[in-house]
Amino acid sequence: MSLAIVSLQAYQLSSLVKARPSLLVICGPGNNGGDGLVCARHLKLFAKVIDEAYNLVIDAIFGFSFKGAVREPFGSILDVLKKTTVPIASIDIPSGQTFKDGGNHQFLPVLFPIVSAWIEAGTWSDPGSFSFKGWDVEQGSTDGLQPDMLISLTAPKKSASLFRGRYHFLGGRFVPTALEKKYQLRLPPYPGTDCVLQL
Ligand SMILES: NC(=O)C1=CN([C@@H]2O[C@H](COP(=O)(O)OP(=O)(O)OC[C@H]3O[C@@H](n4cnc5c(N)ncnc54)[C@H](O)[C@@H]3O)[C@@H](O)[C@H]2O)[C@@H](O)CC1
Repeated sequence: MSLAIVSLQAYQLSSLVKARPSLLVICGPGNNGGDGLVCARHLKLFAKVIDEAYNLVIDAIFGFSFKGAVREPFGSILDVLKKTTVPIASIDIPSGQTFKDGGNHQFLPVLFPIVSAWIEAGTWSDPGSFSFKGWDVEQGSTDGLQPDMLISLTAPKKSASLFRGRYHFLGGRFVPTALEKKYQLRLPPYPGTDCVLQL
C-alpha cells in the first residue's frame, strides 16, 4: 500500500502522459513479488487516477533473498528493463543487484536484528521458508536495475547507499519502539499517522 501511495505522489500525471497510458507491475516468485501484488491491488483501487494516464513500471521481482546469477526468465526481463526509458519504482531492493564478492558475511545487515527478533518471538510468518544465506544482496551493486524511485521497507538496506534515483521513500511503520531502541535503528519519525516517509 505504501508503494501505491507514494507512486501517485512522486509521479505527476503531467510528466507521464502518453498516448496509450499504462502501468506495469512485475512480480517475482517471492515475498517481494507478493508486495507487488498488494501494490497492484491498491493501485487498482485508485483506478480513477490510473485510467487517466500513467506510464510507470513497478519492480517487484526480487527483494533481499535474491542470490547468485539471475536465472531465466528473469534475466531477459531485467535486460529489457535496464534499457527502458520508462521510470522504474523498485520495492525494497532494486532487482538484479548481486554482491560481487559473494561469501562475505562479516557485515551486519540493517534488517537482520529485527528479523532475528521476530523469529525469536515467533511472529515471523514462516520461519522455515527463510534463509539467512541470502543477505549478501543487501550490500548491493550497480549491475542491477537503476530505478528512479526506491521504497525501502522497514529500514533502508545497505544497498540503498548506491541508489541514484530521484525518490527514496521509507515504508513499513510497524517496528516496535522496544526493538528500535534495542538495536539502535534510528528510524526517522513518521509524521502524524503517515505510513510512508520521503527520505
Ligand atoms: N516475509 C515477510 O514477512 C516480509 C517480506 N518483505 C518483502 O519480502 C522480500 C523478501 O522476500 P523473499 O525472502 O521471499 O525473497 P525475494 O522476494 O527476494 O525472492 C526469493 C525468490 O527469488 C528466487 N531467486 C533468488 N535468487 C534468484 C536468482 N539469482 N535468479 C532467479 N530467481 C532467484 C528464489 O528462488 C525465490 O523464489 C523483501 O525484500 C520485501 O520486499 C518485507 O516486506 C518484510 C516482511
